[in-house]
Amino acid sequence: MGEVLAFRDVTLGYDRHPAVHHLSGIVNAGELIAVCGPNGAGKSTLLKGVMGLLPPLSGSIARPDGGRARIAYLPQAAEVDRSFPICVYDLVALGLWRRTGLFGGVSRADRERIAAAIAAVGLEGFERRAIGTLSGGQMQRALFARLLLQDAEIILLDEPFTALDTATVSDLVALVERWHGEGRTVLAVLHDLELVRAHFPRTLLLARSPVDWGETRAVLTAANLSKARRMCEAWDEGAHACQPERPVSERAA
Ligand SMILES: Nc1ncnc2c1ncn2[C@@H]1O[C@H](COP(=O)(O)OP(=O)(O)OP(=O)(O)O)[C@@H](O)[C@H]1O
Repeated sequence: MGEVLAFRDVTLGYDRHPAVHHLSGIVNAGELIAVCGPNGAGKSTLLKGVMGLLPPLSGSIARPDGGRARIAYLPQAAEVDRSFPICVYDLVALGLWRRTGLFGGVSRADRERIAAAIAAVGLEGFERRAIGTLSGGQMQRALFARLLLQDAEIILLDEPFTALDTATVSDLVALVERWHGEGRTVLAVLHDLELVRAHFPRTLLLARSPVDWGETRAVLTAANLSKARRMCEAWDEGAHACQPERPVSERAA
């Protein structure tokens, strides 16, 4: 299994202000990685950088395959526009657009794939429901069905289990484990550390800069978690890219 992502001293941010600072590391094909850290640690920013939605301020995010790998991205629920007038079936079918094209026809085999994806997330009977009428958990199931059809090599999930009940979390975690078993690479932003310890072999702990990255049980230690909290609390929001970070307490008056 080779590298699918290489972070080389990458800094990502907004208006020259870094949100993720000096991250280096390799993601190998088939890894299942949790991205953890306090609020504002830069986790969503990192996924946007991997997706190519946010160009690095410095450094690079390389895909050794030259960027040909298919990447799927599930943003945070709050970023998904549910007022869009589309039903569950059509939302899930969008997962096929790379193959069919936006206006391409859907074959009988495609219809079977769509039905299988809807069944796999337990949404049979909801096909014609407008997505605006779904509960949060049903909507997340529909989005996972779309991911199933995307057939991506790298899957990025931003807080995929937030505000979901235990049964929904356990069904969706099973899908993530299925992707892992199929050799896909999954990076998921997660706050539930017990869930991470139970299901994610590797973890990147971020606090604007990386705190630690490796085997989950070695990364999610009390010492690392308190270091991450301290680093986020001390972060200077006004810092500019590639300036050394300074704790707020040391800033000149
Ligand atoms: N579009 C934006 N424009 C300017 N600043 C932004 C933007 N998006 C995020 N930020 C800032 O970047 C920093 C990192 O935010 P990010 O959303 O990546 O953190 P996070 O770790 O995902 O947080 P959370 O756990 O709260 O979702 C924060 O200070 C945030 O205010």
